[in-house]
Amino acid sequence: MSLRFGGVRALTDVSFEVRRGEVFSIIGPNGAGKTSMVNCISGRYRPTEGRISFDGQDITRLPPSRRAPLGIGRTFQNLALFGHMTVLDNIMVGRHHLLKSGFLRGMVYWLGGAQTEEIAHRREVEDIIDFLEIQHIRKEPAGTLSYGLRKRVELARAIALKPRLILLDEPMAGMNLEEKEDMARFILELNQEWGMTVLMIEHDMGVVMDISSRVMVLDFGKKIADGTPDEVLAHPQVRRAYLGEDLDESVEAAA
Ligand SMILES: Nc1ncnc2c1ncn2[C@@H]1O[C@H](COP(=O)(O)OP(=O)(O)OP(=O)(O)O)[C@@H](O)[C@H]1O
Repeated sequence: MSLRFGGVRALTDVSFEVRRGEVFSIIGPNGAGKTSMVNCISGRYRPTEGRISFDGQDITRLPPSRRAPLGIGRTFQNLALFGHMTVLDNIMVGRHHLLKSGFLRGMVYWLGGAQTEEIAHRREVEDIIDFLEIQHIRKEPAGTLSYGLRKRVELARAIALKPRLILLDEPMAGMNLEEKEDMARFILELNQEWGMTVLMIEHDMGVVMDISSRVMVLDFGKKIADGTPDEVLAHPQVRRAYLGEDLDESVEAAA
């Protein structure tokens, strides 16, 4: 696909495929087009040219609200939580559209289906809270939490939608080493145990190379390489155009 903003070519003829069950990362320098690509996939931007399909269905023209129910979830580079609401309520917001019972039906059937549904709903939210180890902050307003914890709550809200494909925009940004290790572990578990396909943008090369099945490299809106972490690391254009000497240092530092 290609994406232009007036005279700015954010993406030019980029073609790639994310396979079911993999952790696929997009890397590249600032302004390379990574977030634009994720915005095209989530439906926030519409490509100027090209096509996006998900699970065999052409979704290029679908609005974001119709992509989420298909199973595409996302987190944002800049956090998008409701700061005054508790952690629990922020996660419940994520689940809301999954509830089948509307308000009136809920009133009528409160002692029947809706209540059973609500109980199952709460149980699933509790599973997510346990999984992300945020039990101790469930009643705290999200706005009072550390940055690392807010990132974790945002992930909780995104997975509460039960996506089959989750788009993570810089999930480790602004985190300390311990928080990054925790986040990497959560992403791997989401992928391996919860069966979610992950598409991630991340600047931390150590983490990217460690947990990705495949990596695509963008530079000035064009794809310059894709492949396994080893293939990408060995690619001369990647080394030259993007990573330079820092590559060895950051990968060694992460090892
Ligand atoms: N809404 C927009 N309007 C105009 N130009 C935009 C818009 N969004 C992105 N761009 C431009 O498109 C290009 C790619 O930006 P994008 O944010 O996708 O890069 P990125 O690789 O995600 O960068 P970073 O690592 O800094 O987040 C940049 O030149 C950017 O200025």
